[in-house]
Amino acid sequence: MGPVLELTDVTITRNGNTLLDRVSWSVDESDRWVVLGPNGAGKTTLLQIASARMHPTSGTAAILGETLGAVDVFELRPRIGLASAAIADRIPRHERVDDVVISASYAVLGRWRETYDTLDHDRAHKLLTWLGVGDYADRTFGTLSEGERKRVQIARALMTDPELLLMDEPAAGLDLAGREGLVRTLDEIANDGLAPATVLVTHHVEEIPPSFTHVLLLRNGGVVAAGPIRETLSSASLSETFGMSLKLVRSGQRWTARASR
Ligand SMILES: Nc1ncnc2c1ncn2[C@@H]1O[C@H](COP(=O)(O)OP(=O)(O)OP(=O)(O)O)[C@@H](O)[C@H]1O
Repeated sequence: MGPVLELTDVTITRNGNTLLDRVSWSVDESDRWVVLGPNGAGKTTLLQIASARMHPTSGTAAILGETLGAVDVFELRPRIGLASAAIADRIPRHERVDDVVISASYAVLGRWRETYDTLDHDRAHKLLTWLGVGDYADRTFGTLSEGERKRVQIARALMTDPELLLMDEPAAGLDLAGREGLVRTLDEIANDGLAPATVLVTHHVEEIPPSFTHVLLLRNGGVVAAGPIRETLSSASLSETFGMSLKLVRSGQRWTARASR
């Protein structure tokens, strides 16, 4: 199999704004990518393309070997796991947690009258347990804390056994312990031999799980740098990305950054 995701000169324009500017990017099956960039850099737009929810204005995007524009996106989408605030906002608050996860099989939000078999139920419970929220399966989504909801969303994203897992700021809004717990969980997922190619969007280098392999730095819709983390992520590239002088420090397997003057 070739790359899981292959963007070539992808440009997106909306209302005269360039959201993505000739982005070329290739993600292989064994890759674990972090996409870093400031507010408005185009990160969410990039995930919209990668999840077959938006088409390039120009350029080409191939996802799981299928080219956008020449494939039925409704067949492609179940092969891609996506956890994002936009999806979370659409989850009914009265929905049972296990239904939030299991309904991903039908790519629906809000369980209605679909029927699921025992295997589906077992998988949903296994995923919730793996994500550390197995005890909340019978609760409603609205009663969970922000951190617990993030974990449920990731379980939902994994429900269809996707070939590509996309997560848009999964640690946003979490307290320190919640963030650290989630980073550990994301690291476990990334290390799992059966895990799909993964892309994690974040604003913060502190949220990069140790085993993530590659980084894409995005600013104003354009790629500042992309490649293996150790070669690509530096004080210089991070400063250019965020438009301020930053000092990046690697301690152990984690990263921190702060203004350097
Ligand atoms: N329909 C639209 N028309 C015009 N501009 C848009 C449209 N949709 C998004 N934008 C702009 O495109 C830019 C990129 O948005 P995007 O949500 O991809 O950024 P982001 O990197 O995810 O930002 P954040 O970190 O704040 O979530 C933003 O400046 C946004 O205002």
